[in-house]
Amino acid sequence: MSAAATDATTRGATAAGGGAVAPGRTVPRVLAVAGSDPSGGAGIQADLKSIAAADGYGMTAVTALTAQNTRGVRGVHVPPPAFLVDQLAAVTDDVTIDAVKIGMLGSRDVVAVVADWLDSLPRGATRVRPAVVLDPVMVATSGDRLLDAGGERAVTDLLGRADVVTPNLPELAVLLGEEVAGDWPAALAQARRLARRHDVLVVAKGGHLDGDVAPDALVGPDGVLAQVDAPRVVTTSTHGTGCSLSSGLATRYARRGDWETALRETKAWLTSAIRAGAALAVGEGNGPVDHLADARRRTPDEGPRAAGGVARMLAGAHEGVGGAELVAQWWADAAGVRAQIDALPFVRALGDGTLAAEHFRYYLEQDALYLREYARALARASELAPSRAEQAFWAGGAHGALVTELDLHTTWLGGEPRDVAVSPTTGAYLDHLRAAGRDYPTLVAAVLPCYWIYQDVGERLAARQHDAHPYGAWLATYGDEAFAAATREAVAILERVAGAAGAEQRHRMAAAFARACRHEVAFFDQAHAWGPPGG
Ligand SMILES: Nc1ncnc2c1ncn2[C@@H]1O[C@H](COP(=O)(O)OP(=O)(O)O)[C@@H](O)[C@H]1O
Ligand SMILES: Cc1ncc(COP(=O)(O)OP(=O)(O)O)c(N)n1
Repeated sequence: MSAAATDATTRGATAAGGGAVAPGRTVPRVLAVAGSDPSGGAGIQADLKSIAAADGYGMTAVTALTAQNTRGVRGVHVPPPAFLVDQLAAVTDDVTIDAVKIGMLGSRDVVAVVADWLDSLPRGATRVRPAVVLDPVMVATSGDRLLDAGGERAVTDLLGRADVVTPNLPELAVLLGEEVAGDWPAALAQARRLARRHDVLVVAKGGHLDGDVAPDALVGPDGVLAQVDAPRVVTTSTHGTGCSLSSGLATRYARRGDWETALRETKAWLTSAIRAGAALAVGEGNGPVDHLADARRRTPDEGPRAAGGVARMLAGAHEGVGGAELVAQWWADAAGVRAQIDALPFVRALGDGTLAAEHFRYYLEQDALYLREYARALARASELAPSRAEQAFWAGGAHGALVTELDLHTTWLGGEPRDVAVSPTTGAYLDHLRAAGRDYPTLVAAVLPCYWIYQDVGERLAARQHDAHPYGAWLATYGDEAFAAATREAVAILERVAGAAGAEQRHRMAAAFARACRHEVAFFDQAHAWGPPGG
């Protein structure tokens, strides 16, 4: 068990004092101890991409080499365990490791090396012990064995050395010596039995079940701590989902210091990566997920050539498609972003009323800075608008931001906002809006997510309001029908403009819209990322 988890309640659903990363660091250093998949969808290749997608620094100690592709495993080679000892020592001697993900181990001897190494990791105050996520890989989806029979028994010895274990349903059954769970309640009951037996947190995964929902749950010895549902994606691109989940979880935990938050964020990201997997067109069997789909969407106009190529291809494919259909597609593409926002500690705490007053103040002060400039972006849209109706609409929006919205902030802040510095997050969002102001279609696409996502997230938050809620009056404003009507009108304008745009212009609009969506996530997260420590 890591030092971070030892401090926590119920064996570490939340670590005391924030993330496991050393103070002042924001990029967790994460080591994957796992096997290699040359086709890039699972194993250490998936781990490195997943860690990168979670904004971590990835490292690997290779336990085994496989010859596999999306259709199955052709061979497994386990190098001498002594060389794994050397790899682990080389990294440990030099680098402070914030989190470890353990995946395919291959043989009993390798399991023993990893057990000894975990036992040798620092305990105590001088160097923080890394968080340990164990994905007890036994059999690939293709049915091929990735751990020998002796290793299957030995891997149980690792359970007590991990903070979190992420077995799929067949692995859960093997670890307990029981039948594979046939439904979700049975899976949860088994996860709880495993958690109890080894005093460890278990992530129960519903990937192997049927139904519209793919549920996961964080389960402790006393039962379910949090359930995280996502729509089940109808796809064959699920190669490496278990590897990707566990390394993403380790990385996000290292940053957040809270397993539930880490699981919620990882699940939201993974669902979106699974959805995007088919478009990669890799292999003819079960293809990989697209770990970096969000990053690809985020940088299509300035990113690497390949990313631009994908975006241009998508924009080309949209030629002949109507504006409403195109905008519906952009909104569907933003589903992952919206789920990410719902999962943010700030949004969850605002919803349940536990948000620290200093985090709320930080958010309001940055939002006040943002609104002044957002009003300028809307005024610019008004200036560029081709019709009187659209000119009036954007001018009205600018007025609403400056008067209605800012008055509300002044009331909550107990006076005019203080003269605080623009945070990097707010600054980046405003830079994007200013850059988009060169032409009307791009600007309309860039300003839209602020309306739409705010209204969408707000709808769910408004439903949490009750009389005794400390932020009840604030939540009530999210239910404002006038704002909902303005959002509908803004979306209708976007649809009209997208409908009239050519392929290149559509590409720029899609990029501006997707980028603004990403800025929305960061904006809702910034009080926790940059703000004062919350209570
Ligand atoms: N078709 C799917 N749609 C959405 N999520 C899925 C799908 N298949 C798997 N997942 C998710 O991927 C992760 C890995 O799940 P699972 O397939 O159960 O494990 P493994 O890859 O280890 O066999 C879990 O978060 C699970 O909910
Ligand atoms: C080298 C290697 N490690 C692990 C796996 C298993 O990957 P996982 O994500 O658990 O699931 P599938 O890819 O089997 O769906 C692997 N195949 N290769």
